[in-house]
Amino acid sequence: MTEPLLELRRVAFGYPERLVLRDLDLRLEVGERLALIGANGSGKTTLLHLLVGLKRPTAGAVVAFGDVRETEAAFLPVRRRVGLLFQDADDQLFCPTVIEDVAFGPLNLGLSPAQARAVAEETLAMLGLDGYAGRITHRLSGGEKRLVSLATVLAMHPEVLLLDEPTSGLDEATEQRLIDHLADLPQTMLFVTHDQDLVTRLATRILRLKEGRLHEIANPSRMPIKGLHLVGRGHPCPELRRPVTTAQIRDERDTGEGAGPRAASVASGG
Ligand SMILES: Nc1ncnc2c1ncn2[C@@H]1O[C@H](COP(=O)(O)OP(=O)(O)OP(=O)(O)O)[C@@H](O)[C@H]1O
Repeated sequence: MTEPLLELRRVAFGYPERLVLRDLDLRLEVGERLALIGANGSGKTTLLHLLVGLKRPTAGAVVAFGDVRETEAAFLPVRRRVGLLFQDADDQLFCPTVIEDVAFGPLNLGLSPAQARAVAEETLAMLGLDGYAGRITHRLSGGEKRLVSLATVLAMHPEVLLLDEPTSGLDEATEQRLIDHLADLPQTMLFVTHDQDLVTRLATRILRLKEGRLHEIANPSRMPIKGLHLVGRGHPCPELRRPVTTAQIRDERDTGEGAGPRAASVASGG
């Protein structure tokens, strides 16, 4: 087995009011696209923050690129190699204009202003955001902020992507384009999501965070997963696609059971 890029070893983490993660192990291997799912408040965002040192475990160890990391200084090189898309775009974007936000990372990596601008423009174009360079960041819509936030991460060309709900707030067409784009990226990634379509199309492995621990979800048939939203086109949902016959509806009405008003309106074309 190769050495994982990022690893949590028997990690525990608690806020003053509650223990969120307990005795948790995680290995993110090269080339994986790991989906992290779980109920609201189960600790997914907390786990991502531990991986880049924005929070420190109360027990256990965070290992990045082969080294145990404990101090702020030890995490600095990690943050150059690992891009984190925050759940809240307002945590990611802080410059007056889009181009300044997207060029900020490349500038920090030592590129000249002209080079950083070129990388930023290229990244915006890649995400279908041509013409956004001069836009005022805080006036963008929620979905636009999501995409610009992703541009700020991708412009740094990190080796690993940690994406906290990358498709939240996007319309269906934009969501599908984004998934297509993520599928083409070469980076190892760990993404937190409630989006079934994102998981189905992208994940090479699925972990559910529940009661502070990770549970591997085997999903060889790529069927809908409990707790995820069915959004987007092309999700595998045979139950919804199965035609409902008039006889079936009549039987169900007679017995008072069955598919309910929605199925009836589908069958009648209403
Ligand atoms: N700074 C904080 N202080 C106290 N409690 C916090 C803090 N941040 C998060 N929590 C709590 O820790 C728990 C885990 O939060 P976290 O944001 O990691 O969950 P999540 O799985 O990402 O949730 P969601 O799916 O809703 O985004 C929640 O109960 C949350 O209220």
